[in-house]
Formats: sequence, C-alpha cells, structure tokens
Amino acid sequence: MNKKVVGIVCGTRPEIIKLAPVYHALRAQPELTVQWVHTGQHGDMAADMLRSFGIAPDVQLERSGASLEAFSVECRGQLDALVARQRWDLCIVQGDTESAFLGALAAFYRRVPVAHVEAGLRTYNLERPFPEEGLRQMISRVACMHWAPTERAREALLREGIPAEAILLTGNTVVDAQQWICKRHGIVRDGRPADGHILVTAHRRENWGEEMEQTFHAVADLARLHSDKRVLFPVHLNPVVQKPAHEILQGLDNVTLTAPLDYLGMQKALVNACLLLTDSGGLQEEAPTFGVPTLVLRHETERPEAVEAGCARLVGPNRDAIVREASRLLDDPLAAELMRKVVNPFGDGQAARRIAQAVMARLVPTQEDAAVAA
Ligand SMILES: CC(=O)N[C@@H]1[C@@H](OP(=O)(O)OP(=O)(O)OC[C@H]2O[C@@H](n3ccc(=O)[nH]c3=O)[C@H](O)[C@@H]2O)O[C@H](CO)[C@@H](O)[C@@H]1O
Repeated sequence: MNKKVVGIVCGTRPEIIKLAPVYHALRAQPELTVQWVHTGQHGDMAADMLRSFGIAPDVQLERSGASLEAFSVECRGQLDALVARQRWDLCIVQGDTESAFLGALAAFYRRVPVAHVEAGLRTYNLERPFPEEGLRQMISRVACMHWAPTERAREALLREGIPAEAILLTGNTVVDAQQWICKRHGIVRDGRPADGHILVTAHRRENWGEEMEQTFHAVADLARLHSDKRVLFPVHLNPVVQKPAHEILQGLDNVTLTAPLDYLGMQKALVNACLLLTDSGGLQEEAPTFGVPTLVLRHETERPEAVEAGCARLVGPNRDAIVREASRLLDDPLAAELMRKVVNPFGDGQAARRIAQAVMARLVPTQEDAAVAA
C-alpha cells in the first residue's frame, strides 16, 4: 500500500506543544507517514519541548540570522527545496508564527494542500499582536482545512468567507497536550492554590521596551507589597526580555528568576500557582484547567473566551493596573475563588483525535466518507 505523507512544519516552543498531540494521533494511523520538520526558529527552548513530547524531528533546518527577517528569508528557501523534494499529500501548520506562515507559503507554492491548527484567532489589529495577527490571517487565505479551536474562531472564519465545510471545530490541542503530560506524571488540581506562588511570564514582541519594563516594575512592586508570597518567573531566552527582567527583578528575596521550564516543570508551576500574570497565549488557555486566576498583560486578547468565562482579566502592560488588580486578588480570597470556578472554555482534550479523523477522511476516505463528501 502506498502510504499518504503528511508534513508538519513548526519551529517555536508553543507550536511544538500544540502540534505534539496531532503528531502522535497521526502516527497511530498505519496508512500515514508523518514527517516532522523543525525550522530551527527556537533552539534550546524547542529542544526541551521536543524531548518533553518524545519527538525526534525527521528534518532539521538550519537557522541563520538572529533577526526574524533574516531567519524568514533563509528559511523560505530551505522549505521550498524541501517541499519540492518531498511528496507531501498534506502540510500541517499551527497558529501564527513565522515558521507556520513560511510552511504554509512553501506548501501553497508547490500546490500541497495546507491544513491549519488553531485557525480563526483574531484581534483584527495588525499591530497587536505583531506580526502574528498578519501571519495567521495570511495562513487562512492559503489553507484549505481550517481547524478552529472555539466557536468564536469558527465564526470569524465564516465571516471571512471560508466555506463551512472547510472548517472543523476541534477544541484547542493545548488541552490535549496538558492532559497527556498531567496523566503521565500524576499532576492533579488539589485545591491548594491559595497558598501558592505568583507565576509570571512575558515575551510578546509588541510589549518590548517601555511596556515590558512597566510590567517588570509592577512585579517588583507586588513582591515588595506581598513579601509573604513567592514570585516565580521563568524568563524567556530572548535577550530583549532577559536584560530588563534581570535589571529590574534581580536581588528581590522572594522573586525567583529561572531559565524557561520544560513542559512538565511548567505544568507543575501552574498547578501550584495562586495567580498567573502573563502575555502568553498558551498559558491563558492552560490556566483554566487548574483554575488559576489570570491577569493578561496585553491591551487585547484573541482569546476572550477566558475573560468571558470569568477566569481571566485583561489588565494591559500597565504598572498601576497590574499592581491594583493582583493585590485585589491576593488580598480578597473570595474574589480569587470566583475566578477559579470554571471549566476550561478552550477544549476538552479530544482535539487531536478529531483532527486525525479529518485527515483520514480526506487522505484515505472510506466508502462511507466518500458518500458523505458526495
Ligand atoms: C499571538 C499569540 O498569542 N500567539 C501564541 C504564540 O504562543 P504563546 O504566546 O503561547 O508562546 P509561549 O508563551 O512562548 O508558550 C506558551 C506555552 O509554553 C509553555 N511554557 C512556557 C514557558 C516555560 O518556561 N515553559 C513552558 O513549557 C506554556 O505552558 C505554554 O504551553 O504562538 C503560538 C504558536 O503559533 C500560538 O498558538 C499562540 O497563539
């Protein structure tokens, strides 16, 4: 039997986390060959994640150039040569990174159908998040299978004219990843978070500079105001984040600055947190699983589901607002408790199974699939 070949192109930490469940679900299908391509966009942080999920890339591209622009130009050429050589029947990309966009573009030019995981997230502000909003909109223009994580994402795609039959509501694969690691390592929400630490992450490009410094000053203010609380901050490896984080926060007794955590380490840190301050997309989606109240350090979010469900609040990268809102939650257990009592609005842990089913129906249709499609 000639197996159908599926290429998965990805390059950053969050893409690896969100594509790992898809990779494993597809590899379980005997009719498919699955190739994982790592673009090299993230180095050490990607290696940690690949290890966490037991993935060895089939193709490893070389990253050259420190800037996103230089990476992009070089990677596009490497991907085109790769796609021209391979006989992929489908190319899968996830989200909104440069790697995802370049993978979709390379496949599109070589007439390989593109499938998009986490399709339809939007702020409709091309400046925020930059460049992700532009990248994900462009991926939607060239993809032919759109896997929407939520009903809101599905509606956005429909409004943009994507035919309903090209969209599948799957749930977010990050919940699958989280459930997988928690089950394997016995991590359970045990109701102790009120005693836990404050967990902080920050890396968004559009907040670099003044706004990121304001955020770190707010964390320092909180550490001084709530000296009984420990602050845990795994710092993104980008020097643009490392430098101000260390300048502003080093030396505070109750603040721990660490290297980025592997996925298991991060889930342990999250389950034991009493409060999360973050500009991360993935952490906004993971926190509700453990009922961790979340303050989003951005002006907008493409994940309003968490805000609407009552488990997250948008405070922006603003020193006063962060200190005020965080202190309210730390000082008033009832206010924090209200944010904990929700189920995760982003997924049920079955997204990868739904995606694998859709891939099989397209590439290896049974008579029944063919009848449904006709
Ligand atoms: C505009 C935007 O929002 N774009 C997002 C962006 O991703 P992000 O903002 O979620 O990125 P990060 O915050 O780097 O990663 C988060 C993940 O990493 C884990 N983690 C974190 C720190 C650590 O020390 N150890 C860890 O294990 C953590 O648990 C979580 O799962 O790109 C993705 C791909 O396109 C998109 O899906 C997503 O929309």
